[in-house]
Amino acid sequence: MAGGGIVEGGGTRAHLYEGRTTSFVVIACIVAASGGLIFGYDIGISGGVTSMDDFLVKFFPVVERHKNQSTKDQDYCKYDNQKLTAFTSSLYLAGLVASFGASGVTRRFGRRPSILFGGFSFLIGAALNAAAVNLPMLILGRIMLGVGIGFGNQAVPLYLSEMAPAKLRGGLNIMFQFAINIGILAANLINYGTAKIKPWGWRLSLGLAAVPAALMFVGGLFLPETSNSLIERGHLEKGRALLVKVRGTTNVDAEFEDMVDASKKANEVKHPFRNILKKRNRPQLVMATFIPFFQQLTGINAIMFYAPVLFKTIGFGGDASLYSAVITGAVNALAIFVSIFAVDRLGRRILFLQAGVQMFISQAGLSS
Ligand SMILES: OC[C@H]1O[C@](O)(CO)[C@@H](O)[C@@H]1O
Repeated sequence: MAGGGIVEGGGTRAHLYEGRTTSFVVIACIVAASGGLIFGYDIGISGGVTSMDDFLVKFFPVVERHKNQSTKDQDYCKYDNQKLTAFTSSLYLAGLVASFGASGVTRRFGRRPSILFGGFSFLIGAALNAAAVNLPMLILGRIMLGVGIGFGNQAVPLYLSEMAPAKLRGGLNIMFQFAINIGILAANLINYGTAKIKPWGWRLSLGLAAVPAALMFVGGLFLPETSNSLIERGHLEKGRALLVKVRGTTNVDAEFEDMVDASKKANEVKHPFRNILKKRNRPQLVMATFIPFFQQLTGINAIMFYAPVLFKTIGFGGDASLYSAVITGAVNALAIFVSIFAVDRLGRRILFLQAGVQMFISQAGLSS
């Protein structure tokens, strides 16, 4: 993970921090929102597109034949096709590989280059997908989107945390997840509409990813680097001057000193990966790796990726499967409102435990 010059909730002098919500903070939120939107959109769009016959006829005729010939009892596995799976999962694989490179770029060159590169890669991916005439073009587009996700997901939440005034940091950070969920829902709704535009509705679905991508890229052009990143890379004066601008006050001493301290501490760690494996850092290591790991391992993305296909496989019609996916997306988007309002009142732990119990019960219910 890039960065290290940030002290969550503010540093030791947090009570002395001053500043208002300047236009920089607002633009940072817009870019963060577009980064989340496009991630969510790319997660939510492929399942619906895959369930459209026009799309299957063009790129996966074998699947289309199999699907339309299959009788009710042969419904199961009618989408079983490695190339089709490659179309969906190439995005996540590319994202995984890109995130390794993205962390180095974000740390060494700053958050802004990663945001710009991510936005650019998203734009290329969306264009390739919308214009695809063959499978390689389609998969290359998904790979470019995945690279965008690798860079965007690395840099955008970090950028948002560093730009946000300490008091708004928690709330603004949730904005990113909020935008992801809205992106998923938007994709489900758009698929529901474009499925009726024959035979090129799928091109519209895939091409509309360019809207948040352009917002992220153009927004990124107007964004400054973060003070934390400048300080971390030794540009103390520039970092201070920027903090004055971003916070809209000249009284930034307390926050600046905290950033310098945090960055010194971060730079003193010579072998971060060796260090994180030491026994005293075990709780942090376990939390930082296992929480997201198990959150992903619940299989949430199998639902998000394949919801329309799953519903179709169990016998729903084309329309019904697409609007069932809209319901899944809407529940997912509504749930984030609950966390936004509850997170500061009830605390992180309660929500975390409640979510675990709820998921356990649902999964036990589903499998029985
Ligand atoms: O809201 C669900 C979505 O949120 C994420 O877990 C990211 O935090 C995605 O992997 C998933 O699709």
